Amino acid sequence: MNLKFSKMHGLGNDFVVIDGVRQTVNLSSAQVRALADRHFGVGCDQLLLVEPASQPGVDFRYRIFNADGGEVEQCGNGARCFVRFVHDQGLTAKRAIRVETQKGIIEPRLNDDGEVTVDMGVPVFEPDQVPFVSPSREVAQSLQVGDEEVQITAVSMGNPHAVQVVADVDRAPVERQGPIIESHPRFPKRVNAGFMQVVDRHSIRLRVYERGAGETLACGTGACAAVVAGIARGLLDSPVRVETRGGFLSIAWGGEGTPVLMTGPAVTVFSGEITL
Ligand SMILES: N[C@H](CCC[C@H](N)C(=O)O)C(=O)O
Repeated sequence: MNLKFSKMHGLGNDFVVIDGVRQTVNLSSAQVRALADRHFGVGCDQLLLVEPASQPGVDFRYRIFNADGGEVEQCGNGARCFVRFVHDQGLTAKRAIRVETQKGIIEPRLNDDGEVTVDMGVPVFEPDQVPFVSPSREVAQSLQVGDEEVQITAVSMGNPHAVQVVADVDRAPVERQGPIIESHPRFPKRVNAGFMQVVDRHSIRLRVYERGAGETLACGTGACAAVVAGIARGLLDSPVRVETRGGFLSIAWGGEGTPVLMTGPAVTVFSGEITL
């Protein structure tokens, strides 16, 4: 199978983006892993597949696969690249589109300044919906991580996140705690582990050990999850500037029951063709 693709990134969180509208694409988990491999394949944190919409009132379907081959519910940095891809590839003339994901509909929009704003939907704290095994609905809960006990906020942006507050992200135990939290038994679908440093009420620094990909230079849904966790814990006020290792995102949230708006860049690095 010959596959045309674009290599893109959102703040260094990088993607192989494939047009599944004008080419027939059926990838196994093993083929996704091979494409994502940074030595034997193209290399990426996630693979994004563009498909025709499967329901009225929506422009496209958006499927997301982590580098480990697993299909997941949502990808924020990918959503910004998605709308730039379908626009630049001539798959739509719209600058604002409605996109169906595994867990709901998101609305990315190309702004005149070249950045992209995405309505990422309404965050969910209900433990059963994250999913997170928890007897309590407290916004901050204890989690045993190896021989350490940490306070986390569990929240879904369509995909699951466990966010903790640290004094200094540069010294956060991302490599040590990340893999343990990612596969913690209290997260039945595994989880993305966020480490957030509160700089002031309108800015944070963030690192994320991503489910199925390891630490990435930026995580869009992770930035959304960290901001809503910080606001819910009374530490932040909207809007919040999020500094990631790959650059800056702006996140706005009006509070419970309202959607999260994320704004940031989306870059095409090159296009290519691969034979699988
Ligand atoms: N690793 C995530 C998917 C990619 C999310 C991230 N790259 C983003 O920008 O939101 C998960 O398993 O839920």
